[in-house]
Amino acid sequence: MSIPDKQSFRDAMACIGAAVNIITTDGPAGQAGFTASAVCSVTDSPPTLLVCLNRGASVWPVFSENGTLCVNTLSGEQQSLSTLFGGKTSMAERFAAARWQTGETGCPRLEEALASFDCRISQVVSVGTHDILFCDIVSLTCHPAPHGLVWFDRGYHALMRPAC
Ligand SMILES: NC(=O)C1=CN([C@@H]2O[C@H](COP(=O)(O)OP(=O)(O)OC[C@H]3O[C@@H](n4cnc5c(N)ncnc54)[C@H](O)[C@@H]3O)[C@@H](O)[C@H]2O)C=CC1
Ligand SMILES: Cc1cc2nc3c(=O)[nH]c(=O)nc-3n(C[C@H](O)[C@H](O)[C@H](O)COP(=O)(O)O)c2cc1C
Repeated sequence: MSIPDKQSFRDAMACIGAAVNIITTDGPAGQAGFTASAVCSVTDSPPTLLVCLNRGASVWPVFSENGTLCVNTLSGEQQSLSTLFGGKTSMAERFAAARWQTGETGCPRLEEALASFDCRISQVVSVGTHDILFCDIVSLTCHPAPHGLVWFDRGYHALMRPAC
């Protein structure tokens, strides 16, 4: 049996809806941020997330040296940030488009994100083109925005919170 090709894999992955996150960092190597859907909860004891980052991305050396990051999960109202942080724009332009606070680790925390997880990178595992960044959560915040945001079938979809 042959291994599925890259395009078939991507086509299958496009069928899986995922939250959209802006991953930020700041520190000795400077400030950077990128859009990521490859974010997953690992364990709640200790609270840990993973983020998959392509080693070919322009931001990779910055995250690698800083060793800290903040996962900011976008609300439906923040969709335009995803395109901006998805590449081909300067860091100054990306960060100028929103309001930020500084987390405990020094990473930018996006105001009014659905959730923000301020983290220290505890372990890095390289698989193929990507680094899996295991992240210890130092602090978190949540915001009751009315809509969530999902990347599904190569497009954005806003999700309404159920009425309480
Ligand atoms: N994990 C990643 O690195 C992801 C990268 N992207 C990038 O964003 C752009 C737009 O993506 P789509 O419109 O969804 O179309 P697409 O056809 O490039 O990707 C479809 C799906 O395949 C997966 N995927 C794409 N590139 C991947 C990669 N290099 N490694 C592992 N999984 C990957 C993702 O789940 C993505 O939603 C592309 O350049 C894509 O490479 C998007 C989602 C995840
Ligand atoms: C919806 C969406 C999800 C993405 N998810 C990831 C991801 O999980 N991991 C990743 O390395 N890149 C992901 N990317 C691509 C990065 O955002 C992009 O490569 C990054 O901004 C760096 O671009 P640059 O090298 O032009 O600066 C995603 C892009 C989009 C639009």
